[in-house]
Amino acid sequence: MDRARFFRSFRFAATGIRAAIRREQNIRFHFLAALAVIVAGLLTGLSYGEWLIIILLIGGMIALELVNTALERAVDLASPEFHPLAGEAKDMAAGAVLVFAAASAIIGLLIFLPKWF
Ligand SMILES: Nc1ncnc2c1ncn2[C@@H]1O[C@H](COP(=O)(O)OP(=O)(O)OP(=O)(O)O)[C@@H](O)[C@H]1O
Repeated sequence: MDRARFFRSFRFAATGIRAAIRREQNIRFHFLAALAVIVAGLLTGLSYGEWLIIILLIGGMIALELVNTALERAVDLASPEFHPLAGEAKDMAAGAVLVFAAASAIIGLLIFLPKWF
């Protein structure tokens, strides 16, 4: 693979992440929540396996929120007018974020609560 092309795609990805952080409050919230979880993990003391799970959940959550934001943008571009399918597409993407967030919260509680109480 062309090396310049490979690094250019990294730059595009970084630009996308920066744009999302600048424009989307939800993404900023996820980064702040991730920071809070990492600090809590450091103060609590997690095992190697627990850190792997936490990193996977944080990465998955932020990645999913980025995909949701991208889908919102694409829907707005394709269907600026009201359309039931456009609404469903956005609602389903938001549902995917909610499912992963709920699962992450439950796993987080299962990891942290036994260490605190
Ligand atoms: N083009 C559309 N056609 C039909 N329904 C829509 C459309 N755009 C948005 N909606 C409905 O409004 C909801 C909120 O849309 P959207 O997430 O774009 O707005 P928002 O709350 O301002 O989001 P954000 O603040 O993240 O930009 C969607 O989940 C969907 O139900």
